Amino acid sequence: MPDYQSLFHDLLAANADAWVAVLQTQLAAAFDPSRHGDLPKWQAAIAAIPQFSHSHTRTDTDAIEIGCAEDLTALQRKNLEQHLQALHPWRKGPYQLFDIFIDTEWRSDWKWQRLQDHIAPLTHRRVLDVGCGNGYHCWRMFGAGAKTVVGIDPMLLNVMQFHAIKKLHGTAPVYVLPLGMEDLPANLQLFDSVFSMGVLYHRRSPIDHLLELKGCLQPGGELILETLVIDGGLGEALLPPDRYAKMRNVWFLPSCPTLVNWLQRCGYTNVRVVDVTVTSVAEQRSTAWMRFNSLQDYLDPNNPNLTAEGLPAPKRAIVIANNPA
Ligand SMILES: Nc1ncnc2c1ncn2[C@@H]1O[C@H](C[S@+](CC[C@H]([NH3+])C(=O)[O-])CC(=O)[O-])[C@@H](O)[C@H]1O
Repeated sequence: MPDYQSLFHDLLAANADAWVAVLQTQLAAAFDPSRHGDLPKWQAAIAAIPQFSHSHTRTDTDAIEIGCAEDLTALQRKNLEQHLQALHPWRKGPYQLFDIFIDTEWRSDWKWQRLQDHIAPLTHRRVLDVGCGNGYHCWRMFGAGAKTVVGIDPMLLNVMQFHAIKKLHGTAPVYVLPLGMEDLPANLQLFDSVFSMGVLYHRRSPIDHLLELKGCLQPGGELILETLVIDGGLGEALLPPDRYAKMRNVWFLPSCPTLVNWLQRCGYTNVRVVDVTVTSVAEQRSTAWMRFNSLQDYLDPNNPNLTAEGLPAPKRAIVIANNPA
């Protein structure tokens, strides 16, 4: 199990003792080898990655950078690439690790570019990233000055990818926990900024998700929410009859006015939509590091404005709001 001691210290210093007690049990259960058949394989791949000394790290660049080509011998590079490929599929990134470029399924840097000028400066903030994937945006939050970043994601492979990157990076107050939103204690009131990106539509009860996020925020804290939306007016939302873009677990896609209303009804203030962008096949695509199907295969081959099921193709909004002070 990865070492979370410095996170526990931070949480204890913030008087989150009750959470630390629960977390220790949750982590032991999540990293139990019987929980996932591939866990021993992933653990072996990470254990085989040496802690190379490196020339530099940068987490404020489009690709998270660790080291440069000259830091590794040809054999070290070849072995590292093999260990990282053992953690396939890589969905969120990109990462530039020495001269290995992990060209991930998503250009997650594009999402960051869309939001970075709209959020409260992260300097000295304690930040939560709900549904953080392998932690790409957590590193960007750290690069933007956050004092502590906690990501949570229930998919263990994502957490293992994060730990591979962290092993290469070295100590940093950036943590990814194998938890879902529903595993966090209610009303933590611990974080200055909370991000929920690409998660709302996976939740059966979107209002409960918005309330749970609010409970994680300190008074006056900021929510950054990114989710799939549809065109339409106040009150409109799409509940797909079955799959959406071949995904099974998609529930509500609101229009922007509906989403703003949901947030206001949950008690958020200063709710504003800062970006609406159609997801392109340049932003989400198959690569050498994600060899399965991707967005192009989920759209109507004759009409890219529709999903394979004939529903509106993915369009995403970023909304920022505050927990009242
Ligand atoms: N209940 C849950 N609680 C927490 N996380 C969850 C839950 N259910 C699913 N997830 C996780 O939420 C993430 C959604 S991806 C967004 C990644 C990143 N945020 C991004 O914005 O690029 C979707 C997308 O690609 O848009 C996945 O990693 C799930 O495991």
